[in-house]
Amino acid sequence: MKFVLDKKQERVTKEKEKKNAILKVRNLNIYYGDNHAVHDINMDIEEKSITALIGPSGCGKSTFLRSINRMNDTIPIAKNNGEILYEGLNILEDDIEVVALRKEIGMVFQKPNPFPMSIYNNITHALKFKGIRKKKELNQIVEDSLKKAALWDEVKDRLHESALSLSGGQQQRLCIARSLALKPRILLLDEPSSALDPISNAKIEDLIMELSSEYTIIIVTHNMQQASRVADKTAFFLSGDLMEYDETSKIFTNPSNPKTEEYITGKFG
Ligand SMILES: Nc1ncnc2c1ncn2[C@@H]1O[C@H](COP(=O)(O)OP(=O)(O)OP(=O)(O)O)[C@@H](O)[C@H]1O
Repeated sequence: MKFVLDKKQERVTKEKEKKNAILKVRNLNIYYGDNHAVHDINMDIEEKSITALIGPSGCGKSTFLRSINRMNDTIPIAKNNGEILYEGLNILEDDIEVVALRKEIGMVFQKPNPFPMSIYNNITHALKFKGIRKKKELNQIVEDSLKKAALWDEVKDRLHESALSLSGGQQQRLCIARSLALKPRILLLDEPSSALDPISNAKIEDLIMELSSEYTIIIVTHNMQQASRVADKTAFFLSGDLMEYDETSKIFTNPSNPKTEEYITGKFG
């Protein structure tokens, strides 16, 4: 079975520039009460790369993704042990400042969730809490973030209209712009385009590839064509285990684990 690995060629140059591991996951276990949802994960995530997390429903992809910016803290029964080293610092430690962490490690969810306010205010909302109040500076950040999220041209003349007047795909790019305004280093994307039409999906994929020159991106996706098109590395999860983690081309053309092969060829899912 073959997936079209288009756009891979353009990425070869970038591959050569690959940096160090920005995240090192060590013996990570996550539990919801008695349910041991994620089992002893060990993996390194390279800086400025795209990592796809794939696997059947309920295998722990989102649980793992959410642990990277401590979103599981909001679930009282969720507990974990092990380490997620972000540039050497274990972000699972109790004394980590979670709000600051989430600025550096931003997250975008499956369903676009813009605030019910103007496009402009969606971007500036969190910046005001950071003490950025000068109009000129805010304007510049709004423009830069929307440009990076490939949305500026579509909204520059309607910045003060409600974000809810945007299409689903535009709303999702606005949510990405909102994260970018906080100058994150890592973006966690939980099925960011699965609720969108094919054209919006393609725009989000192009955007993800564009952003990976500057940001580290980890994306959960059920869409294997999407993983094969965008990701440098792919991690296959099954029942809470990390079964295989390798270069995306290897995972999709010559996986080492027979279970990976069965999954990507649609024998189960
Ligand atoms: N908030 C929660 N409370 C309790 N259990 C949860 C919670 N979220 C997930 N789980 C459990 O953790 C396990 C892993 O779920 P998770 O959502 O991480 O899988 P997933 O691979 O992301 O699935 P999907 O592809 O369907 O989103 C499942 O057994 C699930 O029931």
